[in-house]
Amino acid sequence: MTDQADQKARARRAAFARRKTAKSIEHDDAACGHLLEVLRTDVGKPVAGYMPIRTEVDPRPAMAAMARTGPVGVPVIEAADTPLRFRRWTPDSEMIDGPFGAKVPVSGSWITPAVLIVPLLAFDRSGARLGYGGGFYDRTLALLRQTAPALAVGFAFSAQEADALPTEPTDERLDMVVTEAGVIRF
Ligand SMILES: Nc1nc2c(c(=O)[nH]1)N(C=O)[C@@H](CNc1ccc(C(=O)N[C@@H](CCC(=O)O)C(=O)O)cc1)CN2
Ligand SMILES: Nc1ncnc2c1ncn2[C@@H]1O[C@H](COP(=O)(O)OP(=O)(O)OP(=O)(O)O)[C@@H](O)[C@H]1O
Repeated sequence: MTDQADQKARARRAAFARRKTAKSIEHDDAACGHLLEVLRTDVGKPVAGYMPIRTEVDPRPAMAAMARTGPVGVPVIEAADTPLRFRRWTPDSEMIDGPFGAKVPVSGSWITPAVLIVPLLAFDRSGARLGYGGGFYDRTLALLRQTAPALAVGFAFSAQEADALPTEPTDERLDMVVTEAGVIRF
């Protein structure tokens, strides 16, 4: 393993533990409230949410609210080492288990998001993000940003903030992070 990868693995382990401690319904609710304040600016634009796994903060209440006024999608993995695609989602969508345990819609059209609610393990004050290590969001944001601006909104508990994270040239930066404590813009 390279030093960089080793540092990332270490930072991941620490972040998993902090996220588990921070997980609560109260924090989920407060974070969704702040998320909706941020998304109000982009009402009607296609938004990518996600189906929470493990101890991730749950964005579904905010996604359900957004789905009343515009298209909302969730990530679908088509293959390793490829960008994610986003399939249209509403609270009534029929879902099946996708790879890594996240639910995906059984059917539906594909959307190209202008705003992405991005799950993460850790973030820092420069907008760097650490995920599970698949590189999916990096590849996806890089592709989307080739043709149009894509607003990356990290969604997390405040305890997931880390000191300067190790980064690689392929890491795509977050534009902001929303937590139960409020909004951090970079
Ligand atoms: N809710 C949610 N959906 C998502 C993502 C996500 O981070 N959260 N993704 C974001 O990319 C994609 C799924 N990618 C994933 C990639 C790897 C693992 C994972 O758990 N990998 C290892 C653990 C890695 C580690 O411990 O360091 C495993 O299988 O145990 C999970 C999701 C698309 N959907
Ligand atoms: N745009 C890209 N093109 C090619 N490879 C990439 C790209 N972005 C990331 N990768 C590769 O993916 C690997 C994993 O990236 P990284 O550790 O940043 O994942 P992550 O952001 O934690 O995961 P995820 O986005 O799936 O939650 C990197 O080592 C990198 O080589």
